[in-house]
Amino acid sequence: MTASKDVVVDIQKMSLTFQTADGPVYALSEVDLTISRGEFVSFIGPSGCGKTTLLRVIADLERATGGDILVNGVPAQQAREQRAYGYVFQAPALLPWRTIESNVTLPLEIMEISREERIKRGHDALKLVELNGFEKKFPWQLSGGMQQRASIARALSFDADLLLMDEPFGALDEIVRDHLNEQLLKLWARTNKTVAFVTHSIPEAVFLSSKIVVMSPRPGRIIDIIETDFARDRTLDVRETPEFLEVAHRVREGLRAGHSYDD
Ligand SMILES: Nc1ncnc2c1ncn2[C@@H]1O[C@H](COP(=O)(O)OP(=O)(O)OP(=O)(O)O)[C@@H](O)[C@H]1O
Repeated sequence: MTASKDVVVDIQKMSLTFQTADGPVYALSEVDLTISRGEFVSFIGPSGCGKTTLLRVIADLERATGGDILVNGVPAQQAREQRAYGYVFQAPALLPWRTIESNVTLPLEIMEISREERIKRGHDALKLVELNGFEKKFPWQLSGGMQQRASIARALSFDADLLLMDEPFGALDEIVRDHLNEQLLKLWARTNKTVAFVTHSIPEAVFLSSKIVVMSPRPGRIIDIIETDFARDRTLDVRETPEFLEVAHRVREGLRAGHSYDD
């Protein structure tokens, strides 16, 4: 494998089979993928095609049963130990007894960073998601969208270059989701982070991504990789353009080709 400094994630011939009481589950098969520095990569595909599993393998929360994976040029385990990524889950997973500020700075506390530095970094992270002023609130005092922004701030607090996001806006209504998509895009353009993002939504994938990875189930595999070329400072209006509709069409075709209606 080549360890270029511009390649953040390098996956070659990666497979993962879960052994279960009902027999093996072939979650991922022969996945080849590279993610370069500064890319925004979305993973889209039907339920069960292995999107979450793929993200978890990158995060070293799950071990591949075959193939190779490097993150920042080192094995995924080493990258995890070096805190190479921030991870955002489907649900905000904030601790209800902690204020927003102390939820966001929890990873820094675990890293034994001084209180003064924690407050500064927490403040910076909350500013990035436009939640400054809400430091002393508790999670229940915030809307679902704001809670998810706080969980993004937590993932940003220790300034990892790589952000892994597992369907972070799936549970939110469409208007809030649109707004957060725009905010996330601005944040990406401003910070130049590398993002790997799982979604079920075609418009969300096309709007956010510089690269869209279309997956199909049984076993989970990549069936198309689409590079897009929209301006970094695009707004939601881009969704009305022929270029956008063309990419969305290609994603839809890929999903249709890989989908079995017998399941
Ligand atoms: N720990 C596990 N043990 C056994 N099977 C698992 C485990 N985790 C996931 N699977 C199976 O692996 C396959 C891929 O699951 P995964 O959650 O990655 O899919 P997904 O594309 O993220 O689905 P969704 O969109 O519904 O979240 C599924 O068939 C799932 O049931």
